[in-house]
Amino acid sequence: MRLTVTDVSVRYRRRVAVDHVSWSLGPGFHALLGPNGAGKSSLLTTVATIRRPTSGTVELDGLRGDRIRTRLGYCPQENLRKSRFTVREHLAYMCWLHRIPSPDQSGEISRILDVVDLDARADDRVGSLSGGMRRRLGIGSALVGSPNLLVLDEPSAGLDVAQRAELASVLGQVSRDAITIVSTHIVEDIIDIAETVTIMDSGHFITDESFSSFTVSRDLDAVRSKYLAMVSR
Ligand SMILES: Nc1ncnc2c1ncn2[C@@H]1O[C@H](COP(=O)(O)OP(=O)(O)OP(=O)(O)O)[C@@H](O)[C@H]1O
Repeated sequence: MRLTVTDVSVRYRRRVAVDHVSWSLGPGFHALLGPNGAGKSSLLTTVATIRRPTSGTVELDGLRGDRIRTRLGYCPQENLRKSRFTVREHLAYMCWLHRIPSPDQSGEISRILDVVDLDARADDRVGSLSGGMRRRLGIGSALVGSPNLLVLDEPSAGLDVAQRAELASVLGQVSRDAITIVSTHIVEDIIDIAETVTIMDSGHFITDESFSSFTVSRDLDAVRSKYLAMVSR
């Protein structure tokens, strides 16, 4: 299983958000770190086939565009909209989108409710959940059908400290079997679990060969200062 991003650029009129980026990722937890406006969401929406790149290609095991979608789970940066669906109905809808056969749906819904710890709210309307709960439901929605490629854009936004730790544990497990890409600008959220850390700034990947040794050392202060030094160059 491999995601191959080749020479991708994303432009909005004259603004270049992603500038000739290439990436090759296998299963595991991959963090995309960068300050506001670095281009993370522009790149991730392109990987998630929501946006066509201005140039370049995105392939999952040689598949492109629509054919990637059947194997994709995506949690956008924007929180789930409030709706009159119950949590269970929302997940049933996601199962339907993923073409999970009816007899298997209730098992899949129970699994997701357990993973994102929303069992107790399963029959409540999405509109009645707190922002953090809706965020967890959005993450759970991305996990429906156990996708090969999981793209989560700032999933920890709006979660409290305990929920962020829980999210890290969930993503640590999920990423054993899926290419899991998580964007954030918070080093603490990813330092314990990331197998690769890619830093983005002004549309570019910032490469520094010594950075990998920092991630392996899990020395939070060292990684944080290195990150700040890199993006402020
Ligand atoms: N729809 C759009 N139209 C025009 N410019 C855009 C659009 N979306 C993003 N941009 C610009 O592209 C650049 C990258 O934005 P992007 O949202 O991809 O960054 P980001 O790293 O995800 O930022 P954040 O952490 O704040 O979400 C920014 O300069 C932004 O203003």
